[in-house]
Amino acid sequence: MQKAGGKMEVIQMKDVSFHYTGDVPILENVNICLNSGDYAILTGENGSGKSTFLKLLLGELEPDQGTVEIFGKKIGKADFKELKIGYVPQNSISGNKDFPATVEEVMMTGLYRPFKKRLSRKECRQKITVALTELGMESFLKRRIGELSGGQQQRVMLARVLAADPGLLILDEPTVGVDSVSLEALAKVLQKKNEEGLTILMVTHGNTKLFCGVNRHFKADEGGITE
Ligand SMILES: Nc1ncnc2c1ncn2[C@@H]1O[C@H](COP(=O)(O)OP(=O)(O)OP(=O)(O)O)[C@@H](O)[C@H]1O
Repeated sequence: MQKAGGKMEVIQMKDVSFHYTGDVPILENVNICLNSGDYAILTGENGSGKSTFLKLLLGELEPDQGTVEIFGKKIGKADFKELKIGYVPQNSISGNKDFPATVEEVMMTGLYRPFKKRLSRKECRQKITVALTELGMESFLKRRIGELSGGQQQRVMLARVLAADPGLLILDEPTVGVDSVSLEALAKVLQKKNEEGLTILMVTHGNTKLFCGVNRHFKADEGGITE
């Protein structure tokens, strides 16, 4: 939905409640609206419901009550690429040193469907090079992803979704296993992308002061998510 000032609602969560088993609600009556161009972070203690919130957002869990919409649409997993949602899960590769793919191959999988028109190999290579260079990972193109450090893998996984030019970027704990130099590089890339118009939602335990340009800060606590 278009708002005043050319802003659009990107994420709309209305009166969402959720519990796993038993009577204890994890989230109760959560109301959140993120607009285009927002750069939001979500912080909170372990077990406060941050991952559950993301799973509800991404359609992996169904709320007990309430509605979740992204770009005005209730989403299922299949809609991710159509809606240009870039999602970087937590530690998606780590623990599997033998994962049988190079950085280049992992990057290619990110470009598989997001564009209606199929990209040529040359266009794919260009997008991959630009995204890896932005994250300082261009020299790792031919390396096996499983042989990279946790922080390097995180940077590749971020480059992978950025190469597909998303309209919404969702990151789950991108700071885990990332050293302070890489963290600064990561923070700079996110700020630049946000300034170029990308809407970002990031769950983080990291030093939030590093992330310049953040305009929304949500906190998960005792069943609620407050701003
Ligand atoms: N599949 C599940 N079944 C039952 N309870 C669960 C399940 N997943 C999470 N929980 C519980 O829900 C609560 C919220 O968990 P969640 O993973 O959303 O927290 P979090 O804020 O992401 O934590 P962390 O910072 O440790 O990643 C916790 O009490 C957890 O034990």
